Amino acid sequence: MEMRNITLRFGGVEAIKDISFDIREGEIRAIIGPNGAGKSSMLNVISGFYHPQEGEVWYKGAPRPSMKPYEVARMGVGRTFQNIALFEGMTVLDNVMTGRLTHMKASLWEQAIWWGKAEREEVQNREQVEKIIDFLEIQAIRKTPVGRLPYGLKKRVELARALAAEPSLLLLDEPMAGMNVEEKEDMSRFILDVNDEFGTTIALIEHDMGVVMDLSDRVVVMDYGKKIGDGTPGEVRSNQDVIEAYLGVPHE
Ligand SMILES: Nc1ncnc2c1ncn2[C@@H]1O[C@H](COP(=O)(O)OP(=O)(O)OP(=O)(O)O)[C@@H](O)[C@H]1O
Repeated sequence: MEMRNITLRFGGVEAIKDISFDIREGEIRAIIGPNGAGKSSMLNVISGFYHPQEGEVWYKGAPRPSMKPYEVARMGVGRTFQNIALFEGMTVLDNVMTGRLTHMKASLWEQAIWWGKAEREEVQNREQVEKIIDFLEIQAIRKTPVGRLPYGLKKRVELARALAAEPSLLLLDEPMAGMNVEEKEDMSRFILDVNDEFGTTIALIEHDMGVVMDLSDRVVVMDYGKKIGDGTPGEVRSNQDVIEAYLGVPHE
């Protein structure tokens, strides 16, 4: 995926100013920056929630036309949200099953009489969902209503639901926000494992610098809507603009 000269405005506010960067297949790419830098806006451009006034999003070698978020999802771009967006009254299993919706093709009629394609789809969906539940180690809570889970586990269920759609590019909006150290370590491990095991390309927004540097192959740094750094964690750490604008002091 490639962002080419993206500019996004909200009225008079320029949230993103002429930013270009790419996300390579198979990598973990982080977008970091201080509050209000434009990170969430950028994630929303990638996932089709916002449409930039200028610039193009290239996906799989071609410019992507203006699309609705569900169309972007069907093209294999999955996401999680900063504020957890799960169905609190439903079980973990049912929540993860909703992630399969983009894969359902049987007609309502076929589903209603549980016949042919509908039955085959349901079996396939179940298998995929069970695989992900095992992978993320949430078997023990599969029948628990999500509303009863602690925050860290809810975040993991949200990851499971996004993975259920089998995205080729997964966008994570602050996956570690609000977590304690142990939960952060768990989440980091799962993100690395997902990338490794399923080959999923991952782009994430994160505030916690330590986590990002350990996790990512490459990092984009934003500040006031501009891109001020782009490279490996090592390169970004030693970039003077980044040090001044974001880190404040050298990290070494
Ligand atoms: N829907 C919107 N309407 C108007 N202005 C917006 C909207 N979304 C974002 N902005 C503005 O765009 C700028 C960038 O915001 P954005 O949320 O993308 O930054 P961020 O880096 O994700 O910040 P944070 O880390 O606090 O989530 C801010 O000035 C914000 O007020």
